Amino acid sequence: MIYRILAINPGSTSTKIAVYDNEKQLLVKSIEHKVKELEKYDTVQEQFEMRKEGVLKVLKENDIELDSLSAIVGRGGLLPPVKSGAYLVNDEMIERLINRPVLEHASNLGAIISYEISKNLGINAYIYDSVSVDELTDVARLSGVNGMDRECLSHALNSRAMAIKYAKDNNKRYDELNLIVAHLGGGITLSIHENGKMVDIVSDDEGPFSPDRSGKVPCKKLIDRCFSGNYTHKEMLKIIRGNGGIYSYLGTVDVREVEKMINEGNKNAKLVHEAMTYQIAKGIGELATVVLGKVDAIILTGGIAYSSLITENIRKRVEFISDVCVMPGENELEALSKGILRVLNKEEEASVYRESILTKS
Ligand SMILES: Nc1ncnc2c1ncn2[C@@H]1O[C@H](COP(=O)(O)OP(=O)(O)O)[C@@H](O)[C@H]1O
Ligand SMILES: CCCC(=O)OP(=O)(O)O
Repeated sequence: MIYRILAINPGSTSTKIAVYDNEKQLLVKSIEHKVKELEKYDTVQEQFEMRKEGVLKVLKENDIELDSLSAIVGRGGLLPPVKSGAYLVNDEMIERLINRPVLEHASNLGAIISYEISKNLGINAYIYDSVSVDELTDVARLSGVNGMDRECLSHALNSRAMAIKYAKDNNKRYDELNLIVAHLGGGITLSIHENGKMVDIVSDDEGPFSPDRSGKVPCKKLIDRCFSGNYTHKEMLKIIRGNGGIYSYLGTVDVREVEKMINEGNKNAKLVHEAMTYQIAKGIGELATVVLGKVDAIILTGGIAYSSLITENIRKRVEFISDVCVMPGENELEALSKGILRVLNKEEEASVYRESILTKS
């Protein structure tokens, strides 16, 4: 049986799509959205029509008939805590993503666009390994302030896909390994996968800074700035997410550009670059304690993992913990599609999204 699956991954500056016949990729395309174009919209939600039309146009240009699709899968957005794996998109999920997402993020449109296209075709729309996959242990959930639990928002899709791939490539099962995955992209999150469960993470506001995010910052100074009267809520959010990290020091989010500056003798660029790898290594060290140091491998993935300067700087600080495996880039479209193929082949079951039964275990 051949299933044709459309995968949709909306990101901050692009909407990536791919079409697969089972595991065979028929089409992959990144629809770029210029900053000027996106500036026309006040909210991510307002970009829905434009991004949906973009997806439909690419399908038409590539002669992919809509009624040839078996299922559609979108990158799962900023929902309340959910389980790993597939969820069927339903009205309840859409209502949450439109009106009350945990955070404004382009990925919130993944489910919304998928659902809209699927409704007219009479097929199912899914999300897979949402950003809000939460398998934290009870002890990992406390923050240090009563009533302010930690949130588990991470690059779960790529991180789990890489961990599962690492296990397969090494003839092991995912659930028999302890793996630390560092997703190194525009945002950086780290996760520890203990016997097939992502039991703890270092999120993008708890650990290393990244090209556009601040990571952990001194709380007292942050509070002072929030209440200085000089910044709105939106501006403060932008300081930690969008204009933080490398951008705040060097005015770019492109690590290749930073490395060019270093090669041209820019000492500040060298310091910032080194500080980021230092913080990533510290985060990895922190997660190793979760499994009492019994780590089978440390996986470095995401766009930044293409930089050997970055990966070697991290390696020298963490290889005392375990082997370091570099798996650059991200495979999110493939991970989405393969997940749903397993659902269609009845190897996995899709959960139904109900706010009243959202999981914490
Ligand atoms: N060959 C490379 N060397 C160094 N950095 C790279 C390379 N390729 C991509 N990057 C960096 O990876 C980051 C984007 O990573 P990516 O995983 O594509 O992130 P996202 O999907 O979050 O935008 C950017 O900072 C980019 O400069
Ligand atoms: C950490 C939540 C997911 C996220 O922020 O994704 P991007 O880095 O792709 O924006």
